[in-house]
Amino acid sequence: MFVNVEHLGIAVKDIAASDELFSKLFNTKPYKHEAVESEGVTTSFFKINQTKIELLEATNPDSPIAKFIEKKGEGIHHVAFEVENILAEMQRLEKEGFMLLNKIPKQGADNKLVCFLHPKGTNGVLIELCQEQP
Ligand SMILES: CC[C@@H](C(=O)O)C(=O)SCCNC(=O)CCNC(=O)[C@H](O)C(C)(C)COP(=O)(O)OP(=O)(O)OC[C@H]1O[C@@H](n2cnc3c(N)ncnc32)[C@H](O)[C@@H]1OP(=O)(O)O
Ligand SMILES: [Co+2]
Repeated sequence: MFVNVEHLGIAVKDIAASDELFSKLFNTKPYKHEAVESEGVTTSFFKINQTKIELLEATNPDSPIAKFIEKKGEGIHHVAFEVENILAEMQRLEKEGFMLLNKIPKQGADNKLVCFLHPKGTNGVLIELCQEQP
C-alpha cells in the first residue's frame, strides 16, 4: 500500500550553495547530510512539518544526478513514496507492467530500502518507493 509522499528529490550542482538557498527559503537548516556511495550522491534533508525535501549533488560523473543535470539542468529529479511493504509493491507493480530499475530493494538514505521505477513508464516522472528499515 502507498502511504504518503516520503520526499521530493531535487538535483543540484553545489549542495553547499543550495543548502544556503533552501535554508533561506524555508527559514530552517537541513536536519542531516548523508552520502550514498552506491548512487554516487551526497544529500541534504530539510523537513517542513511532514514534508521532506532531499537535495542531491553528484559525487562522480556517472551518477544519475550528474547525467540528469547534464541533460535537463537542476530541478525536481524524483518523487518518493513511502510504502508499507516494498517487496509486495514491487511485485504488484511489475505485474502491472511498470519497469523496475532494481529487482531487489537497495539501501537508500535516511535508513530506507528503496526501489526506482523508470520514468519512461510513468509519464516522465522518476518514482522512488521507500520503506523504513526496522
Ligand atoms: C540518496 C539515495 C536515494 C534516496 O534514498 O532517496 C535517492 O534518491 S538516489 C537518486 C539517484 N538515483 C537514481 O536516480 C537511481 C534511478 N535512476 C536511474 O536508474 C537512471 O537515472 C535512469 C532513470 C534509468 C536514467 O538513466 P540512463 O538511462 O542512464 O540515463 P539517460 O540520461 O540516458 O536517461 C534516459 C531517459 O530518461 C530520462 N531521465 C533520466 N532521469 C530522469 C529523471 N530523473 N526524471 C525524468 N526523466 C529522466 C532522460 O532524460 C532520458 O530521456 P530521453 O532523452 O527522452 O531518452
Ligand atoms: Co530520493
